[in-house]
Amino acid sequence: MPHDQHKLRYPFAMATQTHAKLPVLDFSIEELKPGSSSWLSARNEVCRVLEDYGYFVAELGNKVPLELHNTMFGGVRELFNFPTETKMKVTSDQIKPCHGYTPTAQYERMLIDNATSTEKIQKESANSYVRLIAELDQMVTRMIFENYGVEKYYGSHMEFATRSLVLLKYAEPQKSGTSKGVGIHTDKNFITILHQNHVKGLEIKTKDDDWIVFDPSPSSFIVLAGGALQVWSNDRIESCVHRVTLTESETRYSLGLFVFHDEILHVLEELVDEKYPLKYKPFNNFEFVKAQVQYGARGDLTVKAFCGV
Ligand SMILES: O=C(O)CCC(=O)C(=O)O
Ligand SMILES: [Fe+2]
Repeated sequence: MPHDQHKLRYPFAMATQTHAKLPVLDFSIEELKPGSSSWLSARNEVCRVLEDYGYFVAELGNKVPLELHNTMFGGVRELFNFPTETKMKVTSDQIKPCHGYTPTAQYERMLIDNATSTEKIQKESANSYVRLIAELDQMVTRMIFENYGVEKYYGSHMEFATRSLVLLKYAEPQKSGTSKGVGIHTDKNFITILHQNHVKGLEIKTKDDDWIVFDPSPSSFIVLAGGALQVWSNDRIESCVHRVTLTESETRYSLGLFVFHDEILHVLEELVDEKYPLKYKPFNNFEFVKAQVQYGARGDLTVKAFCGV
């Protein structure tokens, strides 16, 4: 790989008009190991873009073999082709609200605790796929902890990270009768990592109130900050506002990981100072999800409204 491709690309030089506005960080390099010089510059960049934008595109390059991408998206297509009664067997549990199969008029959604229960996706592919995204989550989270000088808490924090695989199918608007997919919201978890097929739809709200369309590619993942990360960082990083709008005449599939924090989060005293006085009471991630469900059609429940001091 030529040397210039080893650098973090920001903004992505080859990007299209819409994509040019999305910060793209290069996670494809093999030497991106804790302590290396590429790690240290990536670490700064990750936190800078998360603070400035609340999201970024992670380019994984050859770390996502096209075959793995195709197996996953092919498997997801087959999974959604099962009869509704079968899909309904993927159930939600009381502790982790919104998990299981939850179809709406606009889309079908499955949130699965354990990726191996997706019978139709080859088990091995699903495992290596989830491992790949989980590694990206670990890298990004470790970089965040190191950047704010609280790496001593990284290990114990990760013990309580729970990752759910999300699978989404949006029918083409001509069939469903609507171009509206998931409405405007922020994610309630710590970090979301999404990967999608070639059909556009994900729109990210910028701090200037513009909407940018994510232009997908098989090797690019989008990393979004959720409400739990906003609380953890005491507002240094704000959760990313996004929605899905369908404009293409094809079925859209989106996959990814929602990383939740399964323990009460307290803002670390190291992250409270004059510039960032304590902003949040202790936070329970799954209670926040439940509160959003109860809030329902009133819109997006913010962490400020849920547990702001
Ligand atoms: O379909 C997508 O890519 C995004 C879905 C989403 O934002 C969500 O499920 O929270
Ligand atoms: Fe979302």
